[in-house]
Amino acid sequence: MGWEQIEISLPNCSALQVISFPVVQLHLNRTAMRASQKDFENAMNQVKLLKKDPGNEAKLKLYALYKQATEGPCNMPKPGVFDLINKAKWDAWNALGSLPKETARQNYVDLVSSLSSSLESSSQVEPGTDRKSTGYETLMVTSEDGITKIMLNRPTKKNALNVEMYHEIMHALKAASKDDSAITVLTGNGDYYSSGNDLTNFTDIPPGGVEEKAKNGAILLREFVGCFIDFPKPLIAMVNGPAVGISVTLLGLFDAVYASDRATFHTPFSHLGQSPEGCSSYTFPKIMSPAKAIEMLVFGKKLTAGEACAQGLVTEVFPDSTFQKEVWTRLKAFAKLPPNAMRISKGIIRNREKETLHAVNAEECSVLQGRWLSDECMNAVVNFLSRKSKL
Ligand SMILES: CCCCC/C=C/C(=O)SCCNC(=O)CCNC(=O)[C@H](O)C(C)(C)COP(=O)(O)OP(=O)(O)OC[C@H]1O[C@@H](n2cnc3c(N)ncnc32)[C@H](O)[C@@H]1OP(=O)(O)O
Repeated sequence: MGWEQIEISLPNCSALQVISFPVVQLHLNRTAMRASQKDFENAMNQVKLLKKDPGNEAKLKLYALYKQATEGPCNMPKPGVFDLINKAKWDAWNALGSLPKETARQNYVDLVSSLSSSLESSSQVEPGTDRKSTGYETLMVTSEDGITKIMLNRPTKKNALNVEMYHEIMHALKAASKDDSAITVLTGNGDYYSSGNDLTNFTDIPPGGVEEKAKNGAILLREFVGCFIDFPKPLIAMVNGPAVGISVTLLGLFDAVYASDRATFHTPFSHLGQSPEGCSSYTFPKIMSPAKAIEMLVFGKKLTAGEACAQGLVTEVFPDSTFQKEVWTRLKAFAKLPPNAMRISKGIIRNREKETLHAVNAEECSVLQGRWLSDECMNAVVNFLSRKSKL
């Protein structure tokens, strides 16, 4: 195994610094959803062939996934604050938590594949068309074997949804609804599925002040949730780890939810001075009974994957060690079914609820707009951002 030197520059560093990636020569099998050791080694080789620098963020992700895939969870002492390069590498690796080696290997292969296509295609991209399926900042989107996979890709922030990610998910869903895949899958990269709304979204106040901020947030949220309500093909969540806030509430709009036994489901809206969204005020009482929905959505009770399955929010739970393998095998079989039949059957089951769901969505967004201006909400956000509180 040789070593390829890839340069990385960090803010506040006067000179380019260097991170090394191990590289071997082999061939990439892109059709496998589950990366073999051979795929992994091929991907390492492909890194060497990238025509353009993928940027520091991508290189740190590659480094972290490589270390996780080969050595497991971060086992190095934390570098000092002035050792910026090694601290950045350590942070990226450590953020992967207890992500299984096999998942890290798969994510590494996916990342290299997405970098290869995006860097190769960037020279052919027409001006203004910078949101091609391969050119996302916060997602990894791949399409093969009849399955479009949308992977939330901010693992160092626990896949918190920033404004960019809301827009990119909407774009990816709209593209997936028109592509030739039979089913669409949403999952998370790293140890979390998603920690929900990025609370720093609240910090960027426009000239119109907090009222304008709240109004824009409600417009964005309504459009975002609307894309899930209207999605025409089978939409499947692969909940690979803990899920918080809007990433949980949206599950009521998915057609199947497969969860790792590491996943948890937490909607701490009252703790945050907020109120339910994602149509959960309507879907959760129907799925699990009003009392169970109130335990989650009002009292913030966190469910294990087993509990969420018993209450109907999750379709099936898998041991984390076999989660990826078992679910992808199943999804590949689903994707071979006649796509038009699946789309039509989903429509029959879902369409009569659509109008109600859009009305619920509008009401939830309007209530939340008011909540975001409340002292209860502002205090909760300030406490999180000033590191005084966490869930
Ligand atoms: C416009 C549409 C609005 C839609 C309305 C949606 C509502 C919701 O989704 S409500 C739920 C909001 N989410 C939260 O309140 C979660 C806040 N996060 C946490 O409590 C914790 O980060 C944690 C329990 C999710 C994970 O804790 P831990 O394992 O200790 O990891 P860290 O806290 O160190 O997280 C690593 C890194 O990621 C940042 N981060 C994680 N989640 C969020 C988030 N939701 N918003 C912003 N930032 C988040 C965290 O700050 C750390 O960053 P660094 O310190 O820079 O490393």
